[in-house]
Amino acid sequence: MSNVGNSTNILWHDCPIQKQDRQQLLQQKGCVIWLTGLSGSGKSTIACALSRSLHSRGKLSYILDGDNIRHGLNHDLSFRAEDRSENIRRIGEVAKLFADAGVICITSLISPYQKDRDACRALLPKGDFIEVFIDVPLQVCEARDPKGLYKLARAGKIKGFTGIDDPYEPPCSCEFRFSYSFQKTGAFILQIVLQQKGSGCKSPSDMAEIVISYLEENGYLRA
Ligand SMILES: Nc1ncnc2c1ncn2[C@@H]1O[C@H](COP(=O)(O)OS(=O)(=O)O)[C@@H](OP(=O)(O)O)[C@H]1O
Ligand SMILES: Nc1ncnc2c1ncn2[C@@H]1O[C@H](COP(=O)(O)OP(=O)(O)O)[C@@H](O)[C@H]1O
Repeated sequence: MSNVGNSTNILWHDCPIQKQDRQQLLQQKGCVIWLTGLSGSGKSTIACALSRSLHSRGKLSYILDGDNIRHGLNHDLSFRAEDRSENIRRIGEVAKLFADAGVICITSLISPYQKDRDACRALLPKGDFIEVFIDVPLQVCEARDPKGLYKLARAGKIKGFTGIDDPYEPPCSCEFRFSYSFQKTGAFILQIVLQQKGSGCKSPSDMAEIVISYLEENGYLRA
């Protein structure tokens, strides 16, 4: 018997069917692909491209999208710092369960704080947390503004908007960083900065394929 958090006298119950059995069934390894970046950076778009491409290869994935989870499990949370941390903590725990189920779990959250992302990484076995930083400058995200939220934030109608009057801490070390660079012409071009390899890429599906190659090379797409 042990005490965990506010729960007392609880005992872990094991099942003879384990993660390895589920992975065998699915012919893949459970892991978490953690997408982080500003609102409008392209997290949801890349998450969908990833999921679509994995699906076409017969691999099971599931997306935990910040906006969507805030419609249900996390509907009680605001955008105050403590609530953002709790949002990340809960989604990190859910992602861990998906990975334990053998699923490739893709999270799409701003997740602005380094310590919260690190805490989620620490929940998983080494290598199973793949952090992907969608490093798109604020000006680009703001110009896209697909939901009109930056406009509202600039007008003071939304307080504490990430990048405007709330912080975003870029990852210190992540598996992938997809970044924009500023050309002499003034146009933004998408550049990829990888720990593994460097190459130019332009579209969300290009970025998805690079992450999928990493999964393949690291044995996540077989049991
Ligand atoms: N104050 C504030 N700051 C940032 N974002 C805001 C805010 N209010 C609402 N939204 C919308 O909520 C989406 C971000 O939710 P997340 O759960 O990913 O945020 S966080 O990780 O807890 O910081 C985010 O969605 P994305 O654009 O998909 O990132 C916004 O649409
Ligand atoms: N690589 C890209 N190049 C150009 N536009 C993009 C790219 N990725 C996403 N977008 C566009 O940017 C907007 C924000 O993308 P979205 O995936 O919703 O971002 P986030 O989930 O980070 O808020 C959308 O209109 C989307 O079509």
